[in-house]
Amino acid sequence: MDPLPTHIPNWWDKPAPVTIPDGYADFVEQFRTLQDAMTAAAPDAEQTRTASRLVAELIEVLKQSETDEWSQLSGRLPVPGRGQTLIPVVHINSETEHESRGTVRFGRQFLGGNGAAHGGAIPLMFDDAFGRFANAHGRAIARTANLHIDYRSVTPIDTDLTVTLRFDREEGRKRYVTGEIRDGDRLCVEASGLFIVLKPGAA
Ligand SMILES: CCCCCCCC(=O)SCCNC(=O)CCNC(=O)[C@H](O)C(C)(C)COP(=O)(O)OP(=O)(O)OC[C@H]1O[C@@H](n2cnc3c(N)ncnc32)[C@H](O)[C@@H]1OP(=O)(O)O
Repeated sequence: MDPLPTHIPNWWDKPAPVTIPDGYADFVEQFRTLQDAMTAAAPDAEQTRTASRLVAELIEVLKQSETDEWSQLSGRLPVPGRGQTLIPVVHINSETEHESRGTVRFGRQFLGGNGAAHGGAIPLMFDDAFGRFANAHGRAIARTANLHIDYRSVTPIDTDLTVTLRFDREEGRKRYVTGEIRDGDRLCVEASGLFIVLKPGAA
C-alpha cells in the first residue's frame, strides 16, 4: 500500500474534497484500464458499434454530476495519481524533504511506437511528479517555469520502472528539482525542472 502524500497542494489554497464515494478509486483504475484496452484493440464493425454505445452511456452518466474545478474529484484525490486518468501514476515508496523514490508503469495508452513510451508522456509524468514534490512538505505554492528532459535510452511500456526525484536547491523563489527513470540499472530518462514560488496574489 502506498503511503499517502503528506500534503496535496491546491492552487489558491482551496481545500481538496474529502468525501470520496465508495468505489470511485476502483472506477478510476477501470478508466485507466479502458484507455489501455482502447489503445490495444482492433475492433470489428459490430464491436465498434457496441463500444461506442457503451461509451455514450458512460458520458451521459458522468455528465449528470458535472461540476466546477473545485468540486470535481479527478486530479484532487489523496491517492497515487490523484485520480487523474491522463497522467502516468507514480507510486511513492519512500520520501523525505530532499528525495522521493517510487515506481511508474507506462500502460499501453502511453505507447509511442515499437514498445517505447511516447516522448510526450514522459514530461507529463515529470511535470506532475515534480509539481507535487516541489510543493510538498509544507512548501509554499510554486508553478513550473521550465522542464528539461533528456531521453537517454528507450523507456519501455508495460514495465515497472524506478523513479527518483531530488529537491536540489532553493534560491529565493526558485526551486530546482532533478529526476530520473531507470529500467533496472539502465538509465532511460534524466529530467530537471525549475519551479517558481508564486508572488502574493498570483494564480
Ligand atoms: C498536485 C500536483 C500538481 C502538479 C502541477 C504541475 C505543475 C504545473 O504544471 S504548473 C502549470 C505550468 N506552469 C505554468 O503555467 C506557469 C506559467 N508561468 C507563470 O505563471 C510565471 O511565468 C511564473 C510563475 C513561472 C514566473 O513568473 P513570476 O513569478 O512573475 O517570475 P519573475 O518574477 O519574472 O521571475 C522570478 C525569477 O525566476 C526566473 N524565471 C522566471 N521564469 C523562468 C523560466 N521560464 N526559466 C528560467 N528562469 C525563469 C526569473 O529570471 C527570475 O529570476 P531572478 O530572481 O534571479 O531575477
